[in-house]
Amino acid sequence: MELIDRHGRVATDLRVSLTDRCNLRCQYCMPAEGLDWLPTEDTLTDDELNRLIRIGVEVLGIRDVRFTGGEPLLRRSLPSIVATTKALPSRPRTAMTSNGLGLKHTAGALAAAGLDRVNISLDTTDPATFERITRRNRLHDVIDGLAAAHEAGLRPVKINAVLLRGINDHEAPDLLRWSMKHEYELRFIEQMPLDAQHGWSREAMVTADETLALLGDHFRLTPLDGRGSAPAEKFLVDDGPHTVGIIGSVTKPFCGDCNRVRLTADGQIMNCLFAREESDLRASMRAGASDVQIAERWAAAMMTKLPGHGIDDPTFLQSDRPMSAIGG
Ligand SMILES: Nc1nc2c(ncn2[C@@H]2O[C@H](COP(=O)(O)OP(=O)(O)OP(=O)(O)O)[C@@H](O)[C@H]2O)c(=O)[nH]1
Ligand SMILES: C[S@@+](CC[C@H](N)C(=O)[O-])C[C@H]1O[C@@H](n2cnc3c(N)ncnc32)[C@H](O)[C@@H]1O
Ligand code: SF4
Ligand code: SF4
Repeated sequence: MELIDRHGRVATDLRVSLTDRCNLRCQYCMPAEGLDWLPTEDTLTDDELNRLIRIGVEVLGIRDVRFTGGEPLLRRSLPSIVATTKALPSRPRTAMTSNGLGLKHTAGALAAAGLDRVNISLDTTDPATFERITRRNRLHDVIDGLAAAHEAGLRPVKINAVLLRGINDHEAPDLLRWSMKHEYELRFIEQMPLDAQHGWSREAMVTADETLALLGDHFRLTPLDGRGSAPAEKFLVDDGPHTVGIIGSVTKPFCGDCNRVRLTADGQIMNCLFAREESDLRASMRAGASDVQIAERWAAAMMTKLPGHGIDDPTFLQSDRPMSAIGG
């Protein structure tokens, strides 16, 4: 069985949300007061989560598993979940997308458990700008977490940065210089309409082209081939060896090559980041479904995957779930 959709795309990359909770409050993601977190009884247990990952990998052809959230480091059992995933016979590639808080203390254990690499979100190296964007004074923790990840061999260490007009867009060249100095691979991401407050606007979004122009005043950027199904378009900076990535989710969508599927912390399959329907594997599992029955339900959920995110359609409706509860 494979996770094929009506447009011929096959999902082999599973993004698993370990929790919807977070210890930051990035303005493009969550309101200052946080959100109503999922009730504990609705959240998958470790055994349930491990079972669904195993079905994805062993029955449905998943080859890459990315742990995300919310903030995945808030799930205490993360090293054991990573180890269970990596111990599957096909040894799927494992990665984590995290804000890096506390990674200083866990990077070694995660590498030992079989985590291959990490992507860390960091929009600025200025403490005041960091606090303005995330509403928390924790820049030093992220910087320590990045260094610990690099030291533990969770490489390449990638950085995800969202540029906000008038807040950190002018810092883009400095962030790139800082990332290259530390051997981190920086990618700039276009802001998407996924925030819980529904505050996104096209005018406020710093586009991929604008980001390229901002960087182009300071660096010589040469496009690199071989993007495949990866969201980031890569550019060689000056004469290399460093690169910078631009993830133009809105203005340069990569949906035609999409190989992703998402499992939320409460056991719902979302066939797209912008899906308006979910498929409830937790209910099937708790009702006693077999592995094959669960796999069939999961495969069926792929059939309604839309060809693209449709942000430009006049009928576009933002998902009821915010990014933090989907598994961004
Ligand atoms: N439109 C869209 N954007 C995505 C998707 N997955 C990730 N992104 C965007 O890309 C950003 C970076 O995602 P990551 O979690 O670092 O994953 P990635 O870029 O696929 O990871 P790599 O394999 O390391 O390149 C996210 O913050 C999202 O904004 C997706 O399926 N669709
Ligand atoms: C939702 S977070 C979850 C993992 C972790 N908490 C983190 O921040 O890396 C995953 C990624 O989504 C990005 N993100 C959040 N809201 C976004 C938005 N509205 N548009 C684009 N990217 C967004 C973050 O910058 C981060 O890189
Ligand atoms: S982007 Fe990540 S770190 Fe920031 S609030 Fe959302 S989940 Fe938390
Ligand atoms: S928006 Fe949906 S279809 Fe497009 S790349 Fe993301 S998950 Fe895939």
